Amino acid sequence: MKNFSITGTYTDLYQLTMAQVYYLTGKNDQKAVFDYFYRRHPFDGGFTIFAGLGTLLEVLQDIHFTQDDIEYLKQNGLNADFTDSLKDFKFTGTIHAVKEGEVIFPNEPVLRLEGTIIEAQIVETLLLNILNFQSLIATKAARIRSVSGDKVLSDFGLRRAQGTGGYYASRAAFIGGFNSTSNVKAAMDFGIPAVGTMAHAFIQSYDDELTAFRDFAIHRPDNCILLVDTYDTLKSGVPNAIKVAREMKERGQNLLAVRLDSGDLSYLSKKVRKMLDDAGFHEVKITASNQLDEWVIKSLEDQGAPIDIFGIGTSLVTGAPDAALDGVYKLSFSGGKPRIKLSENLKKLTLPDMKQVHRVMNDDGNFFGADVIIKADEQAPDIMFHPSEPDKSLSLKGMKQEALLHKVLENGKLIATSPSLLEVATYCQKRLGQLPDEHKRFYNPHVYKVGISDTLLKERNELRSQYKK
Ligand SMILES: Nc1ncnc2c1ncn2[C@@H]1O[C@H](COP(=O)(O)OP(=O)(O)OP(=O)(O)O)[C@@H](O)[C@H]1O
Ligand SMILES: O=P(O)(O)OC[C@H]1O[C@H](OP(=O)(O)OP(=O)(O)O)[C@H](O)[C@@H]1O
Ligand SMILES: O=C(O)c1cccnc1
Repeated sequence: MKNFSITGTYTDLYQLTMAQVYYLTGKNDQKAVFDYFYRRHPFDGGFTIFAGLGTLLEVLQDIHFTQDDIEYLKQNGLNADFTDSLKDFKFTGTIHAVKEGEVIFPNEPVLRLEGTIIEAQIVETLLLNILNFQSLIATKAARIRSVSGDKVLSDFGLRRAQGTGGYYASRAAFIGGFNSTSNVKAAMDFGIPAVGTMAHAFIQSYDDELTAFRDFAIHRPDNCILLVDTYDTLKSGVPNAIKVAREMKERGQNLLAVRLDSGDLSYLSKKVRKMLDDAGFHEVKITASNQLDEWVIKSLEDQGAPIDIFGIGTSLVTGAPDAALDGVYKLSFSGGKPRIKLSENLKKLTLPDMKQVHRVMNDDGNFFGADVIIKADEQAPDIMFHPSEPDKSLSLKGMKQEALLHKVLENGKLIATSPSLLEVATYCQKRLGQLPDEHKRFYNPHVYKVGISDTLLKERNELRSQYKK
């Protein structure tokens, strides 16, 4: 088995068989435009976080077919002239996207890719794979952050992630508001603070808990966190941790925290806080883990549990209980013409042509609660229409509108340095702060309106009638 890396074969076969036909029928240079959007918020929530753009742009700048890829495709029946042409394959397209970390809503194009039909088709799968997954996890992370105030959130998920997806889950979790990760490779590659406590195995491997704590404290005096629930949290774990904290103090060191990993985390954290405070260790923090998610953390916060640091694994990195974000990539323009995909279901009718998205803003700088999809060359409209119930409209007269799609890649090249992951994460929290609370609640969040301009509505309806004939 070779070390896994993304090359041109990181795609679905049908992209290549379609590309082969474009190639053999002389459509090499035909231009196409695709939109990336999704249809439903994950977790029955009221918002989604756009994540993965930085990863996507890096991959697109490097995408190529190796000699092995080309041989494999040839041996599997693809045309030799076409596969040979892939030797020179590079992504040369142009991308407009919302900023990474942006708060986004269903059915609005949050990325527009312009390129040759061949390259646009070949990169579809990897684009969806990257954006859907990271956006799902960043959204989960943002939900967890939203109930955690300014408490420390650490990603502990790699061991439970769907394979190597855990690597990108850690990146996305940081975007959504996590502070750190136990995943060393992600920490190293993405510049996320790496953190860690200790496992039960470490304590079990000793004949007694106290010696295990002592050895750990001697060799890891900075950031020392002791796991206190292996035998008996209140009778053994915490008293031993306090002994070690005293010994550390004598050496001029500080125990950073204890970790609870089972039992009633509210009851135990209150007892532990009192024991630490009574011993004079007000600064020693309490970490908690064990199948945490936004619901459990919200409940622990409501119970007033004095937990300072939450370690979250499975539910974060798998996006539980939702397995995937339903993001799609739809053709909107090709061969010099706007294109449409019809559907019996008006909601699934695609929007043709090159588009832009405007966010309507309140004077106080917060989101008004509506985005309008317009044609790329259109001015800010005065009115928007419901895309599938066109008798519903909303006046936008005199309201501030902010264009969300910005050019990030031109002819395959970055047009500016990408923001750092910290800048993306900061942007995400800023935008969530501008989103009114009613869209952030977990139960029946208020629906954010996404409308279309009159011009776009007319173009879509004309095209629809044409194709229906
Ligand atoms: N006070 C609390 N309020 C709400 N949820 C809690 C509270 N304390 C713990 N939980 C959550 O309840 C679940 C407890 O799971 P479980 O019954 O497996 O407990 P456990 O302590 O891990 O059991 P075990 O002793 O088998 O390890 C976890 O998801 C945990 O995060
Ligand atoms: O949110 P979660 O999915 O619960 O992820 C974190 C869990 O992973 C570890 O358990 P594990 O039993 O794997 O190892 P341990 O022996 O260190 O507890 C850790 O102790 C947490 O309980
Ligand atoms: O550092 C920890 O405590 C840790 C890391 C990964 C999973 N569970 C716990």
